[in-house]
Amino acid sequence: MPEFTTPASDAERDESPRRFRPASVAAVPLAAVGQALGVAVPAPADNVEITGISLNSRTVEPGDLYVALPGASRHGADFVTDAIGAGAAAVLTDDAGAHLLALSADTPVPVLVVDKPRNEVGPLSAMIYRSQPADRRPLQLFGVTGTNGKTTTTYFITSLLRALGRRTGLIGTIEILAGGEPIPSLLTTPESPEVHGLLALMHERGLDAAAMEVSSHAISYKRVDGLLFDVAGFTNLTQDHLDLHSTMEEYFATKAELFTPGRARTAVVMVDDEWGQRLAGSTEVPVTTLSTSGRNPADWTVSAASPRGLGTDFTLTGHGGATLNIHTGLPGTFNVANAALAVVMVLESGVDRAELQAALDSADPFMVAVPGRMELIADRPAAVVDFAHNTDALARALEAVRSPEPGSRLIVVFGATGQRDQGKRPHMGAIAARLADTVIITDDDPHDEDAAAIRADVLAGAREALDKESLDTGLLEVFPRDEAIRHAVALARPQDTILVAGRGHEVWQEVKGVNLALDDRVELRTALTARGFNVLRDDRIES
Ligand SMILES: CC(=O)N[C@H]1[C@@H](OP(=O)(O)OP(=O)(O)OC[C@H]2O[C@@H](n3ccc(=O)[nH]c3=O)[C@H](O)[C@@H]2O)O[C@H](CO)[C@@H](O)[C@@H]1O[C@H](C)C(=O)N[C@@H](C)C(=O)N[C@H](CCC(=O)O)C(=O)O
Ligand SMILES: Nc1ncnc2c1ncn2[C@@H]1O[C@H](COP(=O)(O)OP(=O)(O)OP(=O)(O)O)[C@@H](O)[C@H]1O
Repeated sequence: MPEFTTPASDAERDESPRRFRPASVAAVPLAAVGQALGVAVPAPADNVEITGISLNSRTVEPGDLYVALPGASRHGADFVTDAIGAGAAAVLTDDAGAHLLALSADTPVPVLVVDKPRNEVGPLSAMIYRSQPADRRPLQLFGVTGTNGKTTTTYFITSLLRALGRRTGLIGTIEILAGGEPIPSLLTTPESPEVHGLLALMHERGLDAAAMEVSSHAISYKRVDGLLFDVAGFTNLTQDHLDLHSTMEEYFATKAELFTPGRARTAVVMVDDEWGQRLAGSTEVPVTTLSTSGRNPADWTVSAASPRGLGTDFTLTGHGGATLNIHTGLPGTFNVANAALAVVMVLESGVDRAELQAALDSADPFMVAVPGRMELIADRPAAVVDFAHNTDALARALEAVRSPEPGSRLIVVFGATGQRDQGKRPHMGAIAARLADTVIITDDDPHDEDAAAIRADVLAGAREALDKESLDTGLLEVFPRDEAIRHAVALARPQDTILVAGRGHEVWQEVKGVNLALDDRVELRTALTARGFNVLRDDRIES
């Protein structure tokens, strides 16, 4: 199995926009593009041949349609000259873009103008890369959305489908697996030209399934338009991303968009929370429900959960008393939910239950290690790196790692991200103070915000949750992050547990526009080894 690679220096981060597409693309006449957009393309421009689509001038290749979108800082029309220099055959933009182009010298390629070009990018990408269901058959598409659990569930789906002998790709926060070398991700859900290009590429390479994370940003920014998910899954909804969606209602409405006819053929919805129940009750897509708590009626229910190793054995009972016996190797009851969701999504895709049980028994597919998700670095002291970066995830991660050993203390190291949902910071502080014995507050990704001010927000929540006496013993503010991790290791006794939360698999910390190489797993390993503690080896899914 490949080992993790860690960047050697701060300068190595490659954030260049990516381009993915199949090796062979049949040209689409610009007239057909115009027809799809409802825009007339006068001769002779209607003969221009389009062989690709790009939102960024830096990824344009000859024959592309360059889509010049309005952005947060610039308008894509500012980059039309670059795009044409790189070979763009035509430009699609909005009125503002057309106005900007009219101010410059003549644009030597056809320019099509629509009100909202972002709304057109998905369907156009599907048309240009021929990634529509009929064209990509037999490749089945699985999409997972929800606040927490998307990455883990997509890894579980991938691992289960592979255990069933299916050639399966993956698109998500950590990496893209498209039948070649793993590609580190820049976004959880890439822009639609990349998504459609990837699906066509996977199809060309003979893959027959793909599991994909769908972020709420992606739905808002129309990145999943033009896709039809064979099975769409919903994990849960808790507070996060309220910088993008101003209320939970809005956040929910965005997620619910995925579960509409034309976007999903079937839905599998976890109904453990009220949002899942609402979704299941309102979607017009054929829906299968799933519950881990047994409190809410559901088509499939988890029962008989009992610990085995670090993970859990459990039974899934459904239609007419049908059962499946499942083992997940990752700790935490939430990973029972993720594994159950993966199983039901695969069942709903048409796999026979007996065949699925055989794959679960022989390959133990949920023993897969998901990078930075409940990743065990050492077992004595227990040292875990986890991506929990919102209140609910942090609470569940802390509960999952708490050791029953008498006298064992739980030490948590975490911070909050800058420029994201500021309201969650004090809640995260309070949860840590309530559930851990020693709370070390440090930096996450401050981005452009003042890191000390972010720590102060978290600290304020933690202080409020604690009584005055415990303040001196259990609550520390330590920065930078690598020092905070070393500090946790220095405090740990063999019977203790350290949870380093918030950044999981990430290997870069972004501070005021500068990328610093920082991998929690490496820092933790190094500090534990320096103290003479044993560390465990890395494991990860193969590409
Ligand atoms: C907030 C947000 O989502 N912004 C997206 C948006 O960027 P923007 O509006 O700032 O673009 P801009 O920099 O002003 O540029 C305007 C236009 O000019 C183009 N351009 C720009 C420069 C150039 O040299 N050439 C060029 O053509 C750009 O491609 C863009 O279309 O449009 C860009 C391209 O279309 C996206 O890449 C970009 O995502 C950025 C990178 C991003 O970080 N998004 C995050 C917040 C995100 O989507 N995260 C979710 C997960 C969230 C979570 O769960 O935590 C995700 O799915 O990853
Ligand atoms: N089903 C779940 N319910 C609640 N918390 C979960 C669940 N699954 C995972 N978590 C917690 O959330 C963290 C992130 O998990 P994961 O990466 O699978 O979710 P995600 O939805 O992909 O997150 P993101 O959108 O931030 O990338 C985990 O490290 C764990 O602490």
